[in-house]
Amino acid sequence: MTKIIGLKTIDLRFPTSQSLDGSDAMNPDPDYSAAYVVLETDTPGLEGHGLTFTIGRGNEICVAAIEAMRHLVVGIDLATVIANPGTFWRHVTGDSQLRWIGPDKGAIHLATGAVVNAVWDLWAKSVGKPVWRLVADMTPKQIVEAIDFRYITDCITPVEALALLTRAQVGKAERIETLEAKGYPCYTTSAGWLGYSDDKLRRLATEAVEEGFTHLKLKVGANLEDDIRRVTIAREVLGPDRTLMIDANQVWEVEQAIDWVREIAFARPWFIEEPTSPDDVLGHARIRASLGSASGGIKVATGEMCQNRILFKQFIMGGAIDVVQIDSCRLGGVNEILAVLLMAAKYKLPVCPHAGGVGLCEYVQHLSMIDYICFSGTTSGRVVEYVDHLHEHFIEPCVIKGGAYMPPRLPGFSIEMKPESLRDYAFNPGREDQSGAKGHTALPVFQ
Ligand SMILES: C[C@H](O)[C@@H](O)[C@@H](O)[C@H](O)C(=O)O
Ligand SMILES: [Mg+2]
Repeated sequence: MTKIIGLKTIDLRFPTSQSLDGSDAMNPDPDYSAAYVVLETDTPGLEGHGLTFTIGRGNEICVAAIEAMRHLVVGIDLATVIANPGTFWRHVTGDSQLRWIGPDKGAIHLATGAVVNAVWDLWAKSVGKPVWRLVADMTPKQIVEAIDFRYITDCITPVEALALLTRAQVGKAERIETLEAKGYPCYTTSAGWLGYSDDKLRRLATEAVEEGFTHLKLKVGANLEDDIRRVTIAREVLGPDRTLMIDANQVWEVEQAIDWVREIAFARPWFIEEPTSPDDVLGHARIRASLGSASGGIKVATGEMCQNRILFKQFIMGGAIDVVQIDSCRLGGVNEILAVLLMAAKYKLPVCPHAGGVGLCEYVQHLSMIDYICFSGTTSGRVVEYVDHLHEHFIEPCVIKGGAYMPPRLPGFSIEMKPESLRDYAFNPGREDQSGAKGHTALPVFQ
């Protein structure tokens, strides 16, 4: 049986800031980057690939954190992981010295996302299935065994989880058929980056509607006048019946968020995403209450920077959010994501994953399909993010048809990049477009 015998890392950087792709009110010039990991095995031709996403400077810290986890995976038999996936996750997150620089947060947890997902990629490839299908074919008991319930048993216990997942089995075969035929609905953010001109916004939004998208997300939060103009354009292009979402990327104070969103409420956004600090559970609860989210008002969404299942537990049980936005590698990989899907299913909250970046679309399509097949049982009120950047670097790029992700076919997690991309975008500080030399330009607040 297969043994993991080596770990390789690559610091990958794509110069997306040159075209302001990915720009928002907090992040004006992201260079989409990935700390990439390859797990080598003693089975010829079999490797596990994974990555964690960053926006440039600091990617090297995630690479170093992955390297620091080497002793936790090299030497392990894949059969041991497959037999005890939850125990494996506790093992990789439980090294007490490494845990000190988390726990379950920061660069070490981003690294965990890359490594754990690489192991799932390896597992799925070893059985010849895409990850979504691997999990879809698991029994409820096997799914429960993949989850580390530490710190969430006051939300849901393994016994309750087993009952929930067993109930959710009803109609599973039909759901797989529906997915194969129609895919999983998605929305686009490609038109809505903050650095794009009004003309570009109008053109890309029009194209998105023509391609069949019914949901579009727009970046807001830097300047109110600009926002009023931009949401007006977006609403015009969308017409009265399509859905608009807005995303402030954490720039506001709590009261400011409430006031600002009220000023642009005329465009009828479905939700406001990341209105304030991603750690501020009470703040989100206050915004949610003030916007009347529970009674037909604007909903509150967050999660792309929600660092672990324990913080998600606060948001979910504390009535602080309406929409759960998991991120495939901000959380500690598939195992921890399953824990969040479970809590969201118990509280009947929709999960609408964060994607875009580099590789996040490729990852999250699997996760929403797993959610639909095994947890929530529905796609109603749920859309996965889609962003049209950098897919050409992947061996199996995601496929969108009529505003939906089509199920991946190849074995693995769809995250393996082409060898030439791994070669051409490896970080070289001497290369001008990758050097990040422009640096952080904002003035310190005390000036
Ligand atoms: C810097 C990034 O592009 C973010 O703007 C992006 O992840 C965003 O928050 C999103 O929701 O897609
Ligand atoms: Mg966002």
